Amino acid sequence: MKIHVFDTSEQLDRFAADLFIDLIKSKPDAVLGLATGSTPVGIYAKIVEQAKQQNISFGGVTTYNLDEYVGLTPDNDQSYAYYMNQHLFSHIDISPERTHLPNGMASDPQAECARYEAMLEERHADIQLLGLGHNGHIGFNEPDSALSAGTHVVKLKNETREANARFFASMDEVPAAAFTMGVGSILKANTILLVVRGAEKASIVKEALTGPVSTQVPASLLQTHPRVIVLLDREAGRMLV
Ligand SMILES: O=P(O)(O)OC[C@H]1O[C@](O)(CO)[C@@H](O)[C@@H]1O
Repeated sequence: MKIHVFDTSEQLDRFAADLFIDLIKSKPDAVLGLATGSTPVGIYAKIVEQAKQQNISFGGVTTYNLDEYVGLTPDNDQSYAYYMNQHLFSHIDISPERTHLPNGMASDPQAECARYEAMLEERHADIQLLGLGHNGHIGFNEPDSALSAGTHVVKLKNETREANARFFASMDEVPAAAFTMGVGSILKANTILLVVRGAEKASIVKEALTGPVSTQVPASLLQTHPRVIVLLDREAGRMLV
C-alpha cells in the first residue's frame, strides 16, 4: 500500500487525474471503476481539464460505477447517473454505451444485481477509484458481521443517510437503499485508488489502513489487496504518523 499525503486539494486532484490520464495514454481501452460523492469531484474536473489540454480520447474507455441509489431515475439530480454525466461523461468523448451504473429503477433488483455482476465478471477494472464513508464503507458496503462479495442491494445505515442528506432537500428524500458492487467485486480491480479528504475522516482512515481487517470496517479489507494507492489531504492523514 502506498500512501501519499498532499498539502493542497489541487495537488491531490492533479496526482489522481494524472494516474487516469497516464493509464488511458498507455491503454486506450482501459476499464475504469468510478466513484461518486464529494471526494472525486475535483479529480473529475482535473481529468476533464487534462483530457482537453492533452487531446486524450476516451473513445475506447469503459467505465463501471460502484453504486446507485434505489428508486432514483437517471434524470434525478441526486442519482449517481446524473452526477457522472454532470462531472465527467458529458465533458469527454466517451460513448454512453461504454458507461455503466446499476439501474436504480430496475423492477427486479435481484436480476439487476446479477446483470451488473456478470458485466463486472467479464472485465475487471484497471483502476478502481474509491471514496471512504465515515463508518468505513466503500461503495455502499456498510459495516456488518458479514459482507457480500458481489453486487447487491444494501439498506443504508442512518449514519450514511445522514451524511448524504446534505445533497438532498430533506432527510426524508434520501433513499433508504442502494445497489452497490460488493467488496469482492471491488477487490478484483488491478489497482485501487482510495481518496480521502477532511479531518472528520482522520480516525476512520487510521482504523481502515492500520487496524485489524474486519467486516465492521469494510475499507480495512483493502489491506489484503496487493496494489492500493491511498491519496489523503493533510487533515485526513493527520492520525497516521
Ligand atoms: O466523498 P463523500 O461524499 O464523503 O462520500 C464518501 C463515500 O460515500 C458514498 O458516496 C456513499 O455514501 C460513497 O460512494 C463514497 O465513497
